[in-house]
Amino acid sequence: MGLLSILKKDKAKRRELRFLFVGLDNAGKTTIVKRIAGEDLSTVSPTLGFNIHSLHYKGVRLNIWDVGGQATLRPYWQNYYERTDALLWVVDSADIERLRICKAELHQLLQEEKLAGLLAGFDWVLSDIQGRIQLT
Ligand SMILES: Nc1nc2c(ncn2[C@@H]2O[C@H](COP(=O)(O)OP(=O)(O)OP(=O)(O)O)[C@@H](O)[C@H]2O)c(=O)[nH]1
Ligand SMILES: [Mg+2]
Repeated sequence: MGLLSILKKDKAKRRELRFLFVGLDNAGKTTIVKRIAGEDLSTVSPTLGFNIHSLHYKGVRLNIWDVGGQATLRPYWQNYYERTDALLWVVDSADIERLRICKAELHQLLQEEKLAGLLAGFDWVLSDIQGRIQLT
């Protein structure tokens, strides 16, 4: 069952859902969100604050929040947790050197009380690159 189906079942009367994309800088968050929104991918650049995309899918208005992942911006992630229905943690599977940092940041995020009971998803990107982490 897809994330949206689970959320729709859980919040049957809701017509509006808020998704939050987080993860380290350069992970591919903006690329994924722009692809979902059908936007041009040639203009992707590091996110210095946040971008919001609103789109309709199967009768639901999806508000997708894409926040910057640079180290200086990570302390601000907590400002986006409230009223979020689903959190998507994006991992660059070719960035093996920063996997430890990625794990530490994810652990810290999962301690957040504001995220208790929230649905979380993971997305591994840059899977087209050689030397990436292999998922079995
Ligand atoms: N080869 C390859 N490159 C990708 C893929 N996804 C994203 N990129 C590239 O990776 C770089 C970073 O992508 P972004 O989408 O800006 O990453 P981000 O997570 O939004 O980064 P911040 O905004 O800094 O947090 C860009 O140059 C993208 O073109 C992918 O699946 N494969
Ligand atoms: Mg970005």
